[in-house]
Amino acid sequence: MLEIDVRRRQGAFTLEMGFTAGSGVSALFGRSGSGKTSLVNMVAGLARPDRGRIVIDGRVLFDAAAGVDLPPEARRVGYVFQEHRLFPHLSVRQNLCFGRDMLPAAERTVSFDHVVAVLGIEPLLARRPSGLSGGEKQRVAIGRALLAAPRLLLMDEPLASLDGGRKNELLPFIAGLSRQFTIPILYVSHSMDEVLRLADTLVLVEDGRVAAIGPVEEVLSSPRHVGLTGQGDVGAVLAATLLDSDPRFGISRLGFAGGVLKVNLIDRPSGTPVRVRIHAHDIAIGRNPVGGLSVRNQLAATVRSVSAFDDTQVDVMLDCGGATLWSRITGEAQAELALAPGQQVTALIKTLTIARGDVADRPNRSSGALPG
Ligand SMILES: Nc1ncnc2c1ncn2[C@@H]1O[C@H](COP(=O)(O)OP(=O)(O)OP(=O)(O)O)[C@@H](O)[C@H]1O
Repeated sequence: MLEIDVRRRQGAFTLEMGFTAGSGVSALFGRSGSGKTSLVNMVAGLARPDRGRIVIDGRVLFDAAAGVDLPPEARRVGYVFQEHRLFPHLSVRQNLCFGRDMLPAAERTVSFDHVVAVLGIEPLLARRPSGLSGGEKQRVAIGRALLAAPRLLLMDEPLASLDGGRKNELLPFIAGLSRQFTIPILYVSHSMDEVLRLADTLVLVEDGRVAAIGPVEEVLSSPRHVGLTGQGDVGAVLAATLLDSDPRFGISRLGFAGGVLKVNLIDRPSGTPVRVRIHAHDIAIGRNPVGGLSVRNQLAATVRSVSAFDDTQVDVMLDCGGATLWSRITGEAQAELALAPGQQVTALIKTLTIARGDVADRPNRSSGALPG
């Protein structure tokens, strides 16, 4: 477990953050300049907090009051940067072994063959970094960090320099790392798509502070965080499981707390845990179920709250079997429906509005982060 409680002033910017991150992937998400890289640099030992403590699994890396400040190489923290930072004059094999060779033999606990197999880099071992693709270089950089047997892996936008195809190639590798090597990961990202696909816990960073922390579904479904996530509209993120698919109609059925949701076909096996994002402007509300309609999803729900988004639009929070949904309707619709908390309604969602990019594999781990 990573315990952070730090303060640092750099120029006009003050960072003050306290939180605890457990197993799995904790995503640090926030606007440019909000302090994400500064924080991971402090954990890595590359920047010094003015005060506070950083502790991993009970081992104190930094404690200003006690005068503890371990150098980076003694922290047992792996760091994967945006750029791979491989040594150009060394082969892939030599690069992989670089950090590992510095460890006492007893601490070389991560198997070379296992890392090479998981990352699929066996065919690259004899080559030099200059001949590798961007995605291959990043896989080698991740392998090098893992082989140094870190207690925590820091990843600062490791996919930022890659194009869409390479990102998709690497995401599944990263998604599996935390589980396969039982290492907690602190992952800095600008991309909500990455957060949905990788993170167990979301740490929203705003102006040097932790604005929210919790399971991804919870944090993203809260209207208070919409501006911070930069999504532009309210939306819910549901935890669901793929029930089955019907290729004839291009439809998959997802089971979630509120029932069954039909979405665009997902090319995954039945039983796959997924996350699905549903935008508020894609949900209509009926007072009653409606017959003779092309809309495939009609979900029984209870109105929890009704709040003005602006002068003309209204956000309605719905409870659907314990899952939260958001619907944005016009002020005119609200004037007619007069929705109020406690009211039973039907949420209508077109299957086609839930695009492939809105459904991501759900990391199948328990969330391990607690507010600090
Ligand atoms: N060495 C420094 N001296 C003074 N100010 C700094 C220094 N390093 C960073 N800053 C400032 O601290 C703030 C946080 O920077 P940081 O790089 O941590 O943000 P970030 O969230 O990682 O941004 P991005 O997503 O763009 O990488 C910014 O305002 C930045 O200008």
